[in-house]
Amino acid sequence: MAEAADRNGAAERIGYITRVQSFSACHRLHSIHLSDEENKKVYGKCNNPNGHGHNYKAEITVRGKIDHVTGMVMNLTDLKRCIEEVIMDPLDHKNLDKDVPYFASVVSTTENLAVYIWDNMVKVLPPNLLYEVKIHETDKNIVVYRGE
Ligand SMILES: Nc1nc2c(c(=O)[nH]1)N=C([C@H](O)[C@H](O)COP(=O)(O)OP(=O)(O)OP(=O)(O)O)CN2
Ligand SMILES: [Zn+2]
Repeated sequence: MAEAADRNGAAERIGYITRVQSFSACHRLHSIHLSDEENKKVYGKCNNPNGHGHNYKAEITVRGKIDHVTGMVMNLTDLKRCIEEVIMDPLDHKNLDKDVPYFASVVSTTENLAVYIWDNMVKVLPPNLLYEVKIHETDKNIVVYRGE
């Protein structure tokens, strides 16, 4: 297999590293673009005005060159700090619809939550490193967003 070489002639290896973070939040599925009746029809029980909660699990994956000197794609301790800033501070133990301004006009589906996390992770990570945001809403419902 052909491998690119770095400036010292060493083979360039690409690695993927993931940090997992759990957080809890409540929400209600409700679109401002739909009538109350349409909202009920589309979202069913998830449109209940009292809302409901999830113990979400986010998996943040970065992809990049394994640095010949440090042996790392990036320091996982730095990734942990980024996750604190982007996920834990604004989202943990929050009402997504009421406490997070982004979701005042964007319905708080797990797809949109993944996009929100992606858009904010790219602002704090080194350029071109973020590969994937995966959110487990429940054990059975999982969403992946790769910035497309
Ligand atoms: N495409 C999406 N569909 C749904 C989303 C979503 O984010 N994207 N979210 C929900 C609700 O938030 C809901 O909490 C999930 O409901 P449900 O599937 O009923 O949840 P469970 O998997 O826990 O239910 P089981 O009864 O255990 O199957 C709905 N749809
Ligand atoms: Zn839900």
